[in-house]
Amino acid sequence: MREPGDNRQVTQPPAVVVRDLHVRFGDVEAVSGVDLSADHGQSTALLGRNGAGKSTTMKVLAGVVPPTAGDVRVAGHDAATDALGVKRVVGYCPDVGGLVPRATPWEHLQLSARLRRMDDWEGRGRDLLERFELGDVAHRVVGGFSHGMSRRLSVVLAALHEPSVLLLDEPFDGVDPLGVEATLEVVADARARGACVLLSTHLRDLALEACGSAIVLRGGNRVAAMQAAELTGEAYRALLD
Ligand SMILES: Nc1ncnc2c1ncn2[C@@H]1O[C@H](COP(=O)(O)OP(=O)(O)OP(=O)(O)O)[C@@H](O)[C@H]1O
Repeated sequence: MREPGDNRQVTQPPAVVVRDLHVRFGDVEAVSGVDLSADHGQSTALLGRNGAGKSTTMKVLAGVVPPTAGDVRVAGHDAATDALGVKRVVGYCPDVGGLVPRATPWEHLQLSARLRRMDDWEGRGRDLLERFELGDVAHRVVGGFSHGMSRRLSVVLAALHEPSVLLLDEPFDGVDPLGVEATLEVVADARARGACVLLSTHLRDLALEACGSAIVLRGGNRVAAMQAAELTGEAYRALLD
């Protein structure tokens, strides 16, 4: 127990801990022994070539795909045995899909808020839609949205409930500069309120802008973990080959 006048800092356990994660789909080993650890108040970029295992790792962290083997804790919840607990604490923007074509952005927000039993969400919902320039189309079905508009809405939905772990899989893909700016703001806000952010992207420059640290995957393995600033173009290129 801490005594009055005891000024030692309380160190929080990492928000996300992954040890020796393996994920197999039939004959395909999508992830083969990934380790990672990410703290509250920090953002980490997940980089790697197509098929490196980024989205699969994100899906496990979101409680959407179970680990085949390994230990995965998300805000203390075990992804193998408590996928529902994991889903409650994360906000997840998947790489593709996740939207209902016949529903409007506002209906997506309503559904998300109802599933999470949120009361006082409408002001934040409206603000997020405005920040992502989706206010004017809040009541238009998303089936007619462009790819970038759908990506922006997916980020809004991931961020609505101010999750303690924010998982953004390719949030910049096909998004215009204003959408990129809004996404960077969401990442900065999440970090500032002590959330842990994991963001997968192919765009090294944006990874550097959004994240303090970076993890590079190749062939389902982690090949590097470093401060984002150390990930020069040359270093990144060398890690991809
Ligand atoms: N549902 C699935 N069934 C079979 N194989 C899968 C499935 N999901 C992923 N894979 C395979 O697992 C490997 C890793 O895929 P993953 O989507 O995690 O890579 P990624 O790094 O996100 O790639 P990208 O940058 O192209 O999105 C690939 O070989 C992929 O074909």
